[in-house]
Amino acid sequence: MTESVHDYMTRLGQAARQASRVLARASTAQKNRALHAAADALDAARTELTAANELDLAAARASGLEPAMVDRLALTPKVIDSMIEGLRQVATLPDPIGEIQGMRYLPSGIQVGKMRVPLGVIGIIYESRPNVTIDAASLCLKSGNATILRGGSEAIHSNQAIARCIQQGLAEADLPAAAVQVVETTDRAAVGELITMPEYVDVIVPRGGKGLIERISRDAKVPVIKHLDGVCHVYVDVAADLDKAIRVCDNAKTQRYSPCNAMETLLVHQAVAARVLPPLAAIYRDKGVELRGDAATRELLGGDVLEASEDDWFAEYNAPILAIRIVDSLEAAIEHINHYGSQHTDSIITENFSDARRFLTEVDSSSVMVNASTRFADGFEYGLGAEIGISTDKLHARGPVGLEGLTSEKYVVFGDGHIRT
Ligand SMILES: NC(=O)C1=CN([C@@H]2O[C@H](COP(=O)(O)OP(=O)(O)OC[C@H]3O[C@@H](n4cnc5c(N)ncnc54)[C@H](OP(=O)(O)O)[C@@H]3O)[C@@H](O)[C@H]2O)C=CC1
Ligand SMILES: N[C@@H](CCC(=O)OP(=O)(O)O)C(=O)O
Repeated sequence: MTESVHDYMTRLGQAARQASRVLARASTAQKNRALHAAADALDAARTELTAANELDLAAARASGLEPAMVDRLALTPKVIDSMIEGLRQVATLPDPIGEIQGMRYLPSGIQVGKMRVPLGVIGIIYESRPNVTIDAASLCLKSGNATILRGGSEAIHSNQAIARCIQQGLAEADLPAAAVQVVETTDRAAVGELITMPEYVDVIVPRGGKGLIERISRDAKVPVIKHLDGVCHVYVDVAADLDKAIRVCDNAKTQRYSPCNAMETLLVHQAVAARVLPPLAAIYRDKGVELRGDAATRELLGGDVLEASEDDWFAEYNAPILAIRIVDSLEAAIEHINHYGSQHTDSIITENFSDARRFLTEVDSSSVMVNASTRFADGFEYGLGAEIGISTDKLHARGPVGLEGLTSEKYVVFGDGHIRT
């Protein structure tokens, strides 16, 4: 790159701002055409996508990236299929833009309602998982937003190959190329620029861990919707159905280890611990999950359970490791979650209505669940069609963010020469 990172990002920002105006007035049919054409382009570019991904995978393995992270990086035929399907699926979702709701006559004679509109330009910073490039691009496009995508540096070649397919889709629908731009440098200075251009960028969506969020919170001059880490809990209550507890706790930990909605800490009421923990531990041991527990858990489960430190209660492992704590009450479980958790997703297993209600009311997380696996915290599973990620912020959007979370509303007023008196 010959120009400075500052000049490069300014150029991207200016182009995105201009493209956002075209996208905001693009028809639903035009946006859907772009999505289907991008899906066709991905289908036709499988060899090129795999070759680009091989470059990323080889570099990742050579640098000693953890297997779970390499797994996330891989563009297998199945992942490519799901990206194609994802694009086509977003095309089938209702277009939220332009919908006017609540239109009513007021005593003055004017009509007032609210129209759904795009946010404008959205900057997204996310992990080295190339399929997120498609999720983010498709949702932003359908919601009429221009987007600047800064994926993880390990995925740079894959993301650029995907970007070329998106560009083909945009061109076929006669939409501007700058509607979706993938940052072509891995220099983190580009992130610094992206988050300090309020004249060109309306919102930043950071998906990542603590280091990223610390930087964004410190430096951003653009509004942020944080998609933070998931220190998710399942609490097995005194009134739990133990079959349900075992099913849910197994799924929440082992269905997939890396997602932010996987359980990291299991809390168990002391009255049921002796009945639920041994069969659960057998399942975890069988699947190779490392267990770390408090003293009571270690006494109950035996020697291979490592001693959990204070850091373990705060940990997001994204790996086959589970922290376990035995608590003496529902209050203690709620207190633990609110203290050590990350306000992402937490679940209680109970047949007691009052305990469930207290848990839902008092646990301060973006999703609170009863008798369900934390792995359900997902836009698709919640019926949003797809998701950009899971917001751990409280303002604008909380929990899985779909199309509507990428929009805003403005008042529309109809008069017929009305004047205020
Ligand atoms: N809530 C949600 O929806 C989701 C949350 N996550 C969370 O993401 C984390 C896992 O992903 P991981 O890849 O480790 O996340 P990281 O935070 O390490 O990286 C995510 C992105 O942020 C960039 N980044 C990280 N630190 C900085 C910094 N200081 N300055 C500028 N850019 C930075 C990375 O760039 P670079 O490549 O240069 O390192 C990458 O593009 C987990 O905590 C997981 O829970 C993941 C997915 C969804
Ligand atoms: N909501 C998504 C998880 C999103 C997520 O955490 O992604 P990642 O951490 O990159 O695996 C799902 O349930 O599959």
